[in-house]
Amino acid sequence: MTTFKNFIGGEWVEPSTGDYFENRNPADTTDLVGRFPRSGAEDVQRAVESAQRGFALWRRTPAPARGDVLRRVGDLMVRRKEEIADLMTREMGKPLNETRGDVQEGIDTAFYAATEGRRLFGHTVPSELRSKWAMSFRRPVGVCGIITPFNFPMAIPTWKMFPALLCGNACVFKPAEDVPHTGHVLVEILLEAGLPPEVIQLVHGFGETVGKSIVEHPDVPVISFTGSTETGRIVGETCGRMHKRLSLEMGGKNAQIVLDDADLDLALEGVLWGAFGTTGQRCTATSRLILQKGIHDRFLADLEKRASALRLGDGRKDGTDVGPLIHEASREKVESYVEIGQKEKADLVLGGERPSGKDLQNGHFFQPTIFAGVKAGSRLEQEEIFGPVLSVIRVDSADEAFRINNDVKYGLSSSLYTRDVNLAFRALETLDNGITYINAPTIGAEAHLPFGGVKQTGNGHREGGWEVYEFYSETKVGYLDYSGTLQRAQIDNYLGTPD
Ligand SMILES: NC(=O)C1=CN([C@@H]2O[C@H](COP(=O)(O)OP(=O)(O)OC[C@H]3O[C@@H](n4cnc5c(N)ncnc54)[C@H](OP(=O)(O)O)[C@@H]3O)[C@@H](O)[C@H]2O)C=CC1
Ligand SMILES: O=C(O)CCC(=O)C(=O)O
Repeated sequence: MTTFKNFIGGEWVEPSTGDYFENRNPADTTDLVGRFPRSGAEDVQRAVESAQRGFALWRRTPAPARGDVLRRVGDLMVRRKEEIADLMTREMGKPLNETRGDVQEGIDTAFYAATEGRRLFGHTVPSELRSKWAMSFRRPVGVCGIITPFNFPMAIPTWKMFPALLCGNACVFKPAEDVPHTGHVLVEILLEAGLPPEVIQLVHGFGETVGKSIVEHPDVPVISFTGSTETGRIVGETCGRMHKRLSLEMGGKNAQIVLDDADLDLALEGVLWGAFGTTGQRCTATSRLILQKGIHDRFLADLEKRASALRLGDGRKDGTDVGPLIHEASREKVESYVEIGQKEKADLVLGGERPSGKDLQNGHFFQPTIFAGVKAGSRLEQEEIFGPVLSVIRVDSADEAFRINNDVKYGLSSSLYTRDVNLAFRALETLDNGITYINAPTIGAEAHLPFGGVKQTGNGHREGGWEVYEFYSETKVGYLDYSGTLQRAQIDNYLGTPD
């Protein structure tokens, strides 16, 4: 069993508190992954001071050279992909094919960031005046606080840190306490790739202490947070009061809509993956399935059959389809929603219990669960559960489906299965989500397009794509006048006097 350290001030150090927490495998809690620092405010203070020094150096490193570091990061991740996937599954639970995908997302983000080092575009535009240049360009902002959730231990930190670093910022990184090992390896890789040590700080610990201290630190002008809407609201209040730049990526209640004309086999594959992949612990997970009346009964019967065949187990073992939930509190939350569903008189057609298998007793497993006859507006239909629970809603028409899709407080992802191209385009316009998939599940974002949602899913910023580079940089405008005169007259009269 290994005891891990923080990375602060350019070296691996013990926490000032002298305290550690245990990280255990959610598929088998007798398996101790390691002990990680339970850091305090003093560690954050040292990390921010060091990051400021790192920032002073890094901001002066040319952007293409910063991009080269990130390209090497991508190369190293390719080399260590299997190892990282394995350790991620051990600490987080999702099966190896999914953790490989998580690492791949980090690799894609690294290579995409590397190319941005040679773009990071500003604009050069014609000036209103003669002999004058007018342009905009991008500058870094400062020390960025990076606070991430447990469900994508590699992808989400890379979505945040790689663009932040490419833009010339320094980062103070606090991974979720449930997945500190993946965070540790990511920092190892950044250092091995040649990132100057003080540009990255890793402070392990709990949200209420380490996360809060980062958010409240006056010398951290940028916070990027992904997590629950409840925690995001707290973070947002502080950042608003302190006038910080903040990116929030929060909850979802995503729907897959299947219309009567859909390719049903395709839609079935989509919902199985969208609802039960990552044990439903994706912000983009399909937690509502909206079925049009003509195909409702047939589709539900097929879904029940397929979902009941999914194999729960240790994600590191061959043949496992669905891993455990991240911890006991998540399992209890899922159970509480099963109770809520029953009280709301929804029809429990599958699951709803802890599995009985002998080899599943040491993990936080829960059966894939399906409720049918769920009413629009009920708690089951409205609230984020973050577990393997799917609510099925029957509708008469596409318009009713669209209305129900939109009638929740979240707006991350949606999916429509239809063969009607006109309806597909109408859905793209009508559905109130940051991302809409046509004939594909609610999951599967790509690194070079903006990722994020509307309403209470976020605050208008996006991860990924070009948009994230705007978040991590300031636009500055430069004017250069070589006329040698103060061109006042031309301000009053654009035509000015002829040369
Ligand atoms: N829209 C999006 O892109 C995504 C959204 N999510 C959302 O994340 C949630 C699940 O992730 P989960 O990890 O449980 O989310 P949490 O909100 O519990 O935690 C997210 C991070 O915030 C930290 N934190 C907790 N309290 C505070 C605080 N007071 N101040 C600062 N930081 C704090 C946590 O620390 P600690 O280590 O103690 O947990 C963790 O690192 C779901 O709601 C899901 O929808 C997930 C992925 C993507
Ligand atoms: O499924 C995706 O597209 C990405 C999902 C994700 O990042 C998340 O759920 O946290």
